[in-house]
Amino acid sequence: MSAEIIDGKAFAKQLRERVGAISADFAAAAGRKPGLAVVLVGEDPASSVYVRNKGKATIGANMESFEHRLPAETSQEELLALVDRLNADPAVDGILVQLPLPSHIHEQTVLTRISPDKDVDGFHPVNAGRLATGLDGFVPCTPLGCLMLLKDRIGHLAGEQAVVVGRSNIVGKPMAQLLLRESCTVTITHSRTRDLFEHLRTADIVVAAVGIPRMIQGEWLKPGATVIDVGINRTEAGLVGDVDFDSAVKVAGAITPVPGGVGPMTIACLIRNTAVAAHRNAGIALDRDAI
Ligand SMILES: Nc1nc(=O)c2c([nH]1)NC[C@@H]1CN(c3ccc(C(=O)N[C@@H](CCC(=O)O)C(=O)O)cc3)C=[N+]21
Repeated sequence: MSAEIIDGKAFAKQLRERVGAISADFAAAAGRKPGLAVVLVGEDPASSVYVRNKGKATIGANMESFEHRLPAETSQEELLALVDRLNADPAVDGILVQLPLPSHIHEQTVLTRISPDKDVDGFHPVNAGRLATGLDGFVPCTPLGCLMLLKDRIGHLAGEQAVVVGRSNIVGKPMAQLLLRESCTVTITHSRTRDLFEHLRTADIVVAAVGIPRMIQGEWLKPGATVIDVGINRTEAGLVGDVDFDSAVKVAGAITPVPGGVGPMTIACLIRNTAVAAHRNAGIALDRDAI
């Protein structure tokens, strides 16, 4: 038996098309396109690729893309001043400051400076708090994309046993909050968890976001489990996830590949969040369930 391969790339394309249609309607009503500003500090080659792909997806979805590439020596004050200008710019609905930032810049200070209403990454503590307390806010793009894939595959998530591997503010913690909101029974595990396989053995849903290449073995999984692999690890063997795909595909019921799984969903959710921000900022109603 072999698992169904969840086609995140195809799902993301459909989502980007829906967002593109919504953006076109927005432009007709508001007299301007939704705008996303992406800020990149320094020259990290992997980051440059993401920023370019985000720019392409933005334009492809009838949105305005504002790219700010700053030198690695940019001071924290200069970066904060740019964030202030973007916060005040009415053409900018969403702001993304690409992480990681150079080590002389304090990330949390910068992320907290972004207006929560333009925080399409969902990294501002106000949006993390909204998610944790069940209020409306921006949800981080990667876990939101994972949830969309899970709902598409499983439908009703209530009562499912979900194990999240990883506890980052960007993926693990918000993923656990989203699954809890769907009434899953959620276990958060991480790189220091003892006997991880004991937790995975009963998991209907596994979300792997621990950043360790091919850590999760197929033999640890419950037969038929749905496995979402968030890992993007560049190794000598190429791009691999946090799940050992070859062994997992024999046991899981469904699994996301790397590449072509969660990654494209992250970008699609970013432009989705930007469309939501634009409507909110312009005071135009949007049926959020439509996207
Ligand atoms: N403020 C901020 N927000 C982010 O969302 C953010 C960030 N910083 N810093 C970097 C990470 C990484 N990230 C990815 C997005 C898409 C793919 C993606 O589309 N990956 C393709 C493969 C691309 C390739 O081949 O390298 C795939 O999985 O199919 C990967 C990684 C967003 N990030």
